[in-house]
Amino acid sequence: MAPESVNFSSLNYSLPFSSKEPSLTFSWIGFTLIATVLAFMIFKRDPYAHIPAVGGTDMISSYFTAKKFYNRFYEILSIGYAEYKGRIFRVPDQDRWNIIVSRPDQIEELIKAPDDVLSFDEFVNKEFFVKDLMGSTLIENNYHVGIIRSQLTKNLCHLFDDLREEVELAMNDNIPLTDDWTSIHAYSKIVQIIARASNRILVGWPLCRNAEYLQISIDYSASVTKGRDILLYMPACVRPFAVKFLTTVPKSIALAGKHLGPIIKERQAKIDEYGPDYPDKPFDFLSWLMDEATGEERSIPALTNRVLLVNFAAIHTSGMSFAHALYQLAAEPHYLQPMRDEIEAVIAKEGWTKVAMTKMHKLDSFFRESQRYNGSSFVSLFRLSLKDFTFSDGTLIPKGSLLSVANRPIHRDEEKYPNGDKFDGFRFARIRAEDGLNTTHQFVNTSPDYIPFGHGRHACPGRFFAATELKAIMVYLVLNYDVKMENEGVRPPNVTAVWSCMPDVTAHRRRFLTLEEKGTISTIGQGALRFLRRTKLPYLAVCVNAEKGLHDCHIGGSDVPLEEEGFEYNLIVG
Ligand code: HEM
Repeated sequence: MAPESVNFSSLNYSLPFSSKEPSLTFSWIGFTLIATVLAFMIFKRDPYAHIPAVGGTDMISSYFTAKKFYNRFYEILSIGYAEYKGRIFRVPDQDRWNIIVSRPDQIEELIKAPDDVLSFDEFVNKEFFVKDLMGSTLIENNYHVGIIRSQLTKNLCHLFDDLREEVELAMNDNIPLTDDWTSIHAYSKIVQIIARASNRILVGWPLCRNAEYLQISIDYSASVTKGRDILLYMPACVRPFAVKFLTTVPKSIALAGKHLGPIIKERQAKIDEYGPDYPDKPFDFLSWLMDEATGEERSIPALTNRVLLVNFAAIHTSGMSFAHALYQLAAEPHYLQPMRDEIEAVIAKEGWTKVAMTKMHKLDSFFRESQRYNGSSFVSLFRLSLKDFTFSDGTLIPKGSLLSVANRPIHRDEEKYPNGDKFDGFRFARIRAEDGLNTTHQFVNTSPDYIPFGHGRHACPGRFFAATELKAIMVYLVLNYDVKMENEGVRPPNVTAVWSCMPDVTAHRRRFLTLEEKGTISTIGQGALRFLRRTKLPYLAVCVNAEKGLHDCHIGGSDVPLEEEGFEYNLIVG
C-alpha cells in the first residue's frame, strides 16, 4: 500500500527567533538536527510494509488516524475487518501499530505460539508496568493462576453456599428493598456487591465486609492505572523512585497488608502448631495461596500483593460485565419475566445450588449474549511478539509487535451470528434447546468465534468463578427486584476509549459531554473536562438543551455547571 502524502503548502509559519540574536547558529543547528531526525523517522524502512493498513501508513498520517479514531476505534477496526476479511491487517494506535488477526485458523496459530515468542505476560507487564509497580515475581512466578484454575474452579460447588449468602447480604445492604421505584447509581453498587462476594471467597469472612479493605481492593486497579500513566514516559532507572514517591500503589499494598497481616499471622501460627490441615482451616483462596507459597512468597507483603492482583483481575472485569447485562435488562425489561419463570421453576425443583444454576439456560444465554453484543473490549487476546513470528500464510510479524484479535467485528459478523447487530438475549438458549446437551454455547465456553474471556491456554482462568458469581447476583436480582432505566427503554451509550468499551459507569448521575476539538467530535467525560480546565487552555463551552435551545456560554476557566442533567456541551478548544 502506497504511503499517503501530507500537504504542508497551506501552513503559515514564522521563525521563532530574530536574525539579530547571537544564538542564531545554534538554533539552526538544532532545527537541522530535529528536521533530520524527523525525516529519518518518516522515511525509514517500514517493517510492517507487507501488512495492509487502515488509514495512512507514514508516521504523521497514522498518528492523525489514531487520534481521530481515539473514541471510534471500532470504526477503523470494522473497516479493516470488512476490507481485508481473512487477512491480517494493522490499525494505528497512539504510538504503535496494532496487528489484527481475525481468521479462526490464524487465531488458533496465535494462541498456540510459544510464550517466549508471542507473550501474554509481557503484554500485561508492558501495558500495566506490573514488574515496576507490583514486583517482577507476580509475572515470573504466577502460581496464583494455577490455584484459580484448579482449587477455585473445582471447588465452586462447595463454595457456593458462602457465595450465595454474601450475595444476598450485600444486595440487601447496598440496594435495600423499597415499596416504590428508587433511583440508584448502578455501577458503584454493583462493584461493592462484586467486591464483597468475591472477597468472601478470596480472603473469607469477616474481612470481606470490612469497608476500608473493600475500598482498597476496588480502587487498586485505578491506583495501578494511574501509576502506569506516571511511569509511561520515564526511563527504567528512575521508575523505582517514581513508584515510591509519585504513585499510590505501595500505599495501597501497605494499607491492605494492615488488614490481611493479622489474618495471615493467625493462620500461619495455626499451621505451625497443628500442621497444614489444622481443624476449621478457612476454605478460601488465601489458604490455598499460603499452602503453595514458598520462600519470600510467604511474607505478608508478598501474599497481600497477590491477593490485590487477583482483585485487580476480578472486580472491574466482573463489574463491567454485570453492568452491561443489567443495563440491557433495564432497557429491555421484557426479558425479566421469562428469566424469572425459568429461575423459579429450576429452584422449585433443585433448590438454589450451583448445579441448579447450570440448568438456567435463559440466564446463561443472557450473559453470553451480553458479552457478545457489548463486551468490554473491541479487541482481545493481546500478545507481544518477543521474536519474529511467521503465520502459516507467510505473514511475518516483527519482534516487538502488538497483536490482538478483532473481538467485536467477529462477535457482530452476520455469517457467525445472524442478526448480529441486534441484542437477542435468548439466542444461545434457543440454540441449546435445538442442540440438546451441547455445551458449546454456554457462557464460559470460548472459541475463535467467542472471545470475551480470551481463548486457549491463557483464557481467563477465573471465568467459571465469575460466571457463577454474576449469575448468583442476577438470580437474586431477578427474583427480588424490578428494574428499568430512568430514561425508560434507553440504555446509556457505552463509553469508549481506544479499544475499551465500557458501560457508562456514571449512569443516572450525569450525561457525557460532547467535545468539538478542531473539527473532531468526540465524546469525553467530566474527568477530561477537569483536566482541560487545569491546563488553562482557552476554550469556549456552549451549552445547549434540546428543548430550551442555547442555555449557557462560558469562556475558559469559568465554572461550567458540569453536573447538570439534560444538557449537552459543545466545547471548542483553541
Ligand atoms: C466477567 C469477568 C471477567 C472477564 C470478562 C475476564 C476476561 C479476561 C481476559 C480477556 C483475559 C485474557 C485472556 C487471553 O488473552 O487469552 C483474562 C485473563 C485472566 N483473568 Fe479474567 N476475566 C474475568 C474475571 C476474572 C476473575 C473473577 C478472575 C479471578 C478470580 C480472573 C483472573 C484472570 C487471570 C489470573 C488472568 C490471566 C491468565 C494467565 O495469565 O494465563 N478473571 N481474563
